[in-house]
Amino acid sequence: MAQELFNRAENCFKQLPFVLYRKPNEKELVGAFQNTDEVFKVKDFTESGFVFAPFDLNSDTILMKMDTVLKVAYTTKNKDIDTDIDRNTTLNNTIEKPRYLELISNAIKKIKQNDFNKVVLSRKIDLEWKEDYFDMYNRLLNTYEKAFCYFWHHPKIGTWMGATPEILVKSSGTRFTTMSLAGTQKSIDLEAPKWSEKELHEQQLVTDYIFETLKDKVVSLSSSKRESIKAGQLWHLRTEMKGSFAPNKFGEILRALHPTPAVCGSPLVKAKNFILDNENYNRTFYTGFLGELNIKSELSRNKNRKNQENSAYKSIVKTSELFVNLRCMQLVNDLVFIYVGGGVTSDSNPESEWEETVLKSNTMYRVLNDKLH
Ligand SMILES: C=C(O[C@@H]1C=C(C(=O)O)C=C[C@H]1O)C(=O)O
Repeated sequence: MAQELFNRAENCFKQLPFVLYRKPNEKELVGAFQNTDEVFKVKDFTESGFVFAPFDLNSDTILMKMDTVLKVAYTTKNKDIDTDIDRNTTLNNTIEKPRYLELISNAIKKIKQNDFNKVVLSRKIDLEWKEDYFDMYNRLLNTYEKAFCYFWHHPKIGTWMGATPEILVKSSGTRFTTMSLAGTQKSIDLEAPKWSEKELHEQQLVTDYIFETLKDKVVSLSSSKRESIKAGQLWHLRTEMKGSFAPNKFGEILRALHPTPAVCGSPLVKAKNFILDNENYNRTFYTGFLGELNIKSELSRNKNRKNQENSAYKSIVKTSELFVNLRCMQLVNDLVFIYVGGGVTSDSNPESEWEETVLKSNTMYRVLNDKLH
């Protein structure tokens, strides 16, 4: 029962690390618990456990040891709650909005001077908020079936919760998939989104960058057709990419992928420097990545073979499933910090970029108690 998992996690709170998560479209809730409060750090991504990586890999990447793993069925009660909320009017944005508009304008100027092509800028929304975290997480699970819904806690690092639509990389043995996700539009009724040149260009930059970055490091790589996908109340453009890599190269692939221009920009170093110098706050784990790293699982080699139970046709492979830490919030005592951002290109308009962050913030607002609505 999910309640037992919640009770166990509640007992660990402020004492021992744990993570609760449900993968996209799955009915199973997983709880992973570490036996001590030690902080383990990832050195080269050959480690095994639940990884929690920051935006800037110069800071520590945390590894939670999955000493005890419990899996329970989770039935969604009131899926896809469609509450439409407009936070823009209720928040005190008199200081934050002009600051953000100026940040975007400065970025557009730099792009027009050819300093870089794209940069993803973001902000942190501070709220006073006190509520049982497990009630919040329950609401998150019920609201976003298609997302990776997590609740991560380490007594020495902090507490985070989120519902991310973006896979950084998923691998099984030497095969992997990744995606380029960018472009954002509000979903209105059942209407299909109409994408502008700006959004198509912004997403294409991400796809091209991933191809360019991976091409010399992988054995094969191909992409599917671009499609529109819905994440909560938002539409995004997505292209899936698949390929394979040489044994033991997973860490290299991962380091090459992160951070993609979906959360940083292109060219990478110039965009990253602009972010670090101008955003004026520390993203910490927002736009980092998280998930299962190098978990051993059994793979059936050929499903058509009659003799499936024969272990000769089964092999143990390592699988990883890592998601970009977006549509997330950090929970600190009676405060909630919601992190939101968006891609800026030469065609961006500062006011629309602000609106985009307001829309994205609704993904987490929707999960906070009704009192806020
Ligand atoms: C940066 C965020 O989202 C990323 C940026 C997007 C965009 O610029 O349109 C879309 C999806 C994500 O790759 C965020 O949600 O905070």
